[in-house]
Amino acid sequence: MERNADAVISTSKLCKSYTNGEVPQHVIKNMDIQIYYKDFTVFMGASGSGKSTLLHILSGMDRASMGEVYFKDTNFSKYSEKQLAQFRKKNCGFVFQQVCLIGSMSLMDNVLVSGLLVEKNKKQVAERGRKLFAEVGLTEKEWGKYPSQISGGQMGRAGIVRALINNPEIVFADEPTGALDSTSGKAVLDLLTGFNRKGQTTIMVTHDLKSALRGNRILYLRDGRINGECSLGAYQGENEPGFEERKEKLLHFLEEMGW
Ligand SMILES: Nc1ncnc2c1ncn2[C@@H]1O[C@H](COP(=O)(O)OP(=O)(O)OP(=O)(O)O)[C@@H](O)[C@H]1O
Repeated sequence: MERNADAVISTSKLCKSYTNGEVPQHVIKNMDIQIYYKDFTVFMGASGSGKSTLLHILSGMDRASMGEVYFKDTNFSKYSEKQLAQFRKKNCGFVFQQVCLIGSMSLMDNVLVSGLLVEKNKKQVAERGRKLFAEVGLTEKEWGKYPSQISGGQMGRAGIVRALINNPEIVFADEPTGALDSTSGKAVLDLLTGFNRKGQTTIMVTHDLKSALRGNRILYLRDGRINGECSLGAYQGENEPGFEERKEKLLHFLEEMGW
């Protein structure tokens, strides 16, 4: 396959089917897509259109049924489970709707567990963890607490630290604000936007317009195919000039897509 040098991930004739009983369900159909370095790519689409399935395949959490998935020049679609796990640990950070921290460990220890999967030097991982906690606005007093002692918003922030601890090439976020109130959701989006501005390639699945507005490239899925694409440019903030036009453009695109 001819690879686009600007693409950090690319797929060729990607297919994913599930067999529920006798009948196979084709969830991703012959998809060729590129995800570009430093982009904030957003997948939107109706429920069941294949967004999460696609995210899982691009991040090596799930396997394609057919076709190829490349990370830079490496085709990882044929990796063994062990190789895939290694690939994920090293290159992918995950932000989920439910953060799912280990209840018997402090926030910092939760982050260390992820960090030490890749980097053996505990001092270095802890140092990076402290820096990231500071960047997401959690103090030492807060990151010393157990998950049951913190708010949902703080949990969301800790989830971002955990996603970034291994300095991943790509952050994958699946409905990251889905379990949060609007203030905490905005804080998580601000963090994702901030890290993306500093060069963090980000891919997010969302149903939410406010979240989607953070992306610079919106891909709309329908029935396992990319039905359309909208380019928005970099997000500047909702009080900045151009925000209303950005919103109008996205709404118009989504209307065309039948959202
Ligand atoms: N592990 C699985 N086994 C069988 N079918 C599955 C599995 N995972 C997903 N599906 C089916 O694949 C289709 C696409 O699911 P997927 O979760 O990717 O959609 P989605 O666009 O992310 O939906 P939503 O917005 O509701 O989360 C759905 O019909 C779903 O039921």
